[in-house]
Amino acid sequence: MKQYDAIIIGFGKAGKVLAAELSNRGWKVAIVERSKTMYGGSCPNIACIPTKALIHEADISSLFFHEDYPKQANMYKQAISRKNKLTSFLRDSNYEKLSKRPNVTIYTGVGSFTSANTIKVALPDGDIELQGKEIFINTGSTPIIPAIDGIKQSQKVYTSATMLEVDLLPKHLIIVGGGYIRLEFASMYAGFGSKVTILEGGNKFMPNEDRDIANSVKDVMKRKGIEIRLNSRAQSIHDTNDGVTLTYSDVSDGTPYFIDGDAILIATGRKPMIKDLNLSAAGVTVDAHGAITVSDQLRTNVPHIWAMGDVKGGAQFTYLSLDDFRIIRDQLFGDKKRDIGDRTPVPYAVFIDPPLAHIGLTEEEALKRGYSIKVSRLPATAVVRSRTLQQIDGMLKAIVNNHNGKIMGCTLFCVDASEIINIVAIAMKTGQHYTFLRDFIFTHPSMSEGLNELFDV
Ligand SMILES: Cc1cc2nc3c(=O)[nH]c(=O)nc-3n(C[C@H](O)[C@H](O)[C@H](O)COP(=O)(O)OP(=O)(O)OC[C@H]3O[C@@H](n4cnc5c(N)ncnc54)[C@H](O)[C@@H]3O)c2cc1C
Ligand SMILES: NC(=O)c1ccc[n+]([C@@H]2O[C@H](COP(=O)([O-])OP(=O)(O)OC[C@H]3O[C@@H](n4cnc5c(N)ncnc54)[C@H](O)[C@@H]3O)[C@@H](O)[C@H]2O)c1
Repeated sequence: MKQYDAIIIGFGKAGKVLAAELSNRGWKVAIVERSKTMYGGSCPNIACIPTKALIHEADISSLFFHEDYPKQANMYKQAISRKNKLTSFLRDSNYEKLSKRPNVTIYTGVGSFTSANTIKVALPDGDIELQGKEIFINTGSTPIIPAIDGIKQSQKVYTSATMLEVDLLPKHLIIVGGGYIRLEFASMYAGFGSKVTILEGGNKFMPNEDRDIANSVKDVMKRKGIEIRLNSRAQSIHDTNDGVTLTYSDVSDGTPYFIDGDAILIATGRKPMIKDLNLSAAGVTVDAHGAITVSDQLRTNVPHIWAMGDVKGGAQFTYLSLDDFRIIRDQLFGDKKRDIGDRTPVPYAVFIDPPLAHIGLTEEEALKRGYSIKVSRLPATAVVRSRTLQQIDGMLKAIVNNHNGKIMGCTLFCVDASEIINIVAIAMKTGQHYTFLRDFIFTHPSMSEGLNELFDV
């Protein structure tokens, strides 16, 4: 049996950076990845990067083509091909960065525990077993597929990953779900020229956002021709000669409805990917959602086995998987001060058009928690840069604590929001008074300078 200082199961964000770090420190490392199409993990292959590349392509397409399906479909086909080149490039470079290291071995096969220290890898020419002193699980997450009649039989039902492989632009895309993926794919396919209908089970659009923000997003989406149907529970799916029909019922009164489309995207969340790990052989425990239970320092209940990224539950972001790596590095080689508890506030960005980014508390959350707050709002048009970019949709919003002047939250729904939120994040993380951003010298014209006015509360 081959012996390693560390075995990493899953070539995700945390796993690949950890492999490089351990290798730099002279550890003998095995990294196990189930598929040769996934070197580098979800982000560069099926998630963040291909979607953001296509969202950019959709923005360009929407500038040039309107109501001209052949041209839009052609642009989409080319965009998918360019996306494939990009993911292939990133996959290769991710592979090479680790494969060129003499003390790192990449095994391409499904990894599973046979004991707390041994991992079986299913290779094409038979299984092998590896023994590791420390074992790191970084197997990510997988889509949750709801129980809808006919969903498994249909050839027109896609997940976010399989949808990205389709190079024929759907004329009508139906999206079932209520989270980030439905927003990004709706905005993207509408940009390419598809009609998009979103079916959501809940009765509130974007329930975690303040109503003014959610309404602003809804208005922009509606203007782009995206239809949002709330209270809609998908019941059955069946393929037709020229597409697919989805039957759904109105949650409030049970009324059935039918909708015809060319493709259905299922975006109903993702669950930790533990299916093949055989965790019981190692005695590693999971919670009620199937997430590997970890301490704040990311150790599982078995001290030499760690879990990082989506597989341990919680918010699913590449940058949190990266931060999990930092916590483990600190536990192994540092002063052991880092843990999950010290990383708030964590911003997020949803790459719709314009992007939506948020950090900290919303107005509703701050009021619910009994804070005395000042709220400031600014239409995107008030920032002159939005006019030079011809992207005047959206609004900016900030929440400031009345007692100590600290920034409690900020939501930006405007061009460049995904970049500017990081400035607010730095101000919050370093505990700045709101006047720090009110009086900061920003370049001009920029969207960041909008923070001067936004924080003039
Ligand atoms: C469509 C989409 C868009 C997204 N966009 C963003 C975004 O813009 N920004 C952002 O921050 N986050 C985004 N996310 C979330 C982000 O992709 C994930 O949070 C992140 O990739 C998780 O990384 P990870 O390190 O947990 O594992 P992953 O990167 O998922 O890697 C896990 C790896 O383990 C492998 N694996 C699984 N089981 C086994 C096994 N038994 N043996 C061997 N290998 C195994 C898998 O094949 C995979 O390569 C998006 C997600 C999706 C689906
Ligand atoms: N820009 C980004 O950072 C980005 C982009 C895309 C995805 N992601 C990550 O990927 C993860 C998965 O995204 P997602 O959108 O699939 O999940 P999500 O967890 O964000 O949202 C899933 C939604 O589907 C709804 N839902 C569940 N079952 C349903 C059903 N049967 N019918 C209708 N609606 C149903 C849920 O109420 C929820 O609103 C997210 O956790 C997110 O962190 C991040």
